Amino acid sequence: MKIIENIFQFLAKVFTQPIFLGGISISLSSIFTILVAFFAVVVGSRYLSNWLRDHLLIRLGFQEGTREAIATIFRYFTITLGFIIIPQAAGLDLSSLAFLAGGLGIGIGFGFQGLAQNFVSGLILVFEQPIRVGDYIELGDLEGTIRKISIRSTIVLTNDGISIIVPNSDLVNNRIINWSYENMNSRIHIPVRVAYGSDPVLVTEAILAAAQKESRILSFPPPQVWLSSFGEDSIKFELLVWIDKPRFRLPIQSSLNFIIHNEFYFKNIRIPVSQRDLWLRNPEDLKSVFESLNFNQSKQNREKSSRINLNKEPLYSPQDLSLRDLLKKVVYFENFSNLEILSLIEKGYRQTYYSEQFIFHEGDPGDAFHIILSGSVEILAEKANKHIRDLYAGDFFGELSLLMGIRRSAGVRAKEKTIVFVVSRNIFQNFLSSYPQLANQIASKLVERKQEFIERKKELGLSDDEDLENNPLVWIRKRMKTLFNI
Ligand SMILES: Nc1ncnc2c1ncn2[C@@H]1O[C@@H]2COP(=O)(O)O[C@H]2[C@H]1O
Repeated sequence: MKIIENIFQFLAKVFTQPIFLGGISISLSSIFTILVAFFAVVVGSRYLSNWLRDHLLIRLGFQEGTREAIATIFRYFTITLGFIIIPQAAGLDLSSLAFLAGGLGIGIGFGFQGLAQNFVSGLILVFEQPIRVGDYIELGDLEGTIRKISIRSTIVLTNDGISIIVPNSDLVNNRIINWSYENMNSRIHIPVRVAYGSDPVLVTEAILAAAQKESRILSFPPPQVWLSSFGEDSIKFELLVWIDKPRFRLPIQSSLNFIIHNEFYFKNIRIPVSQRDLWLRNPEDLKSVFESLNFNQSKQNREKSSRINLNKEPLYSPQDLSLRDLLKKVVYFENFSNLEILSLIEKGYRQTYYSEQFIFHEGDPGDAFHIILSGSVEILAEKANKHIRDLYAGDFFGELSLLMGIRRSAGVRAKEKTIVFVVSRNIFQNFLSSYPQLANQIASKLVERKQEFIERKKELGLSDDEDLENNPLVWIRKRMKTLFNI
């Protein structure tokens, strides 16, 4: 019993006995308490900052990047505070450690210069926020999404799913392209080259048709085509499209290139190969050489094979007519110049429907305006099971829901193979102000349909309005003004 008592007494003495360290006295038990307190502060601040980031700040409506930044600042702040307060609370007089800190400081200065630089850069990243968690960035040849910003380094997840750890100083000292700085929307340029002799309007149409087929590009702002320059052996175009997922920039570009290639194939637009003119100084001398090689014979063969190539039918049959030719058949656009047609083509796209296929149903939300380029459609009051009328090439439909802000007043079904030019809702306003002649035509067509509006006023959700009955043109103009400011 005595022995155990002695051991306890000895341990108590060892733990409470002050040790003198560089001018300060401290016991083992104090060191132990301080270490436990440090540990508790580190773990507690990590737990609290995670809770802040994943719960409280989400509830307060902060964005992912800001949440991450606030949580990081909170964590480092609480840890620093803990490291200052705990030793003092344990009765340690740190002023006597100043000389030690000075010495250490010099050591750190030399040994951890890079670390210190990254640490300061980390603070800059957290406070200034040139990049945030979730942003899509480009740094030299590194491209990816920011996953985590720590005080020393930042983790970037590449499109190949590889996490790259980038020292923070690289992100502060180098030029970064942040694709999602203010918003995710960005415009990408896709260069396209075609052979000299190609019709620029047809090329523009083909490129825009390709853009319409890629669902990941935004319909507004609409895609644009620039004729950027006349190159050595090609005319250079650029397709400009807006996307909202910069991460998919390259796959979208690749998909567009595929579709453009396909469109060119259908429309017999040639992508050029490099061409060189060869000047022979002594053609006469060479003639005999070529003759001896049976040049004429092989020339004939070549011409034959090139004829075959040129006349080769594409795998799929091309569309009957170009969009330009179809639009020029529409009364409002028949006197348009090539340039005007080009800007018209930029505002919409061609869509083909087959016999009996519904273009939309009564009650659908109104999302686009349609002009019939070829074929015919029937307008159906589906709920009343009534055939209203047939419309033909040059006619338009789908204006009512856009102008009135109501759902589709009737269903529209193709009666045969029908090609329509579609102008989406958000471009319709710009479309009407660009083509006042068409806007007038729409207004007068609406007047023709006046009786039907009055009859179906309730069904269409229109309020009682004297103008509608007495002066429909005034009413429609007013309506266009309120909805579209035209
Ligand atoms: N009486 C009608 N005559 C011709 N077209 C009509 C008539 N009623 C509705 N439409 C068209 O059918 C379309 C159905 O969709 P919207 O209501 O957008 O626009 C409508 C008009 O373009």
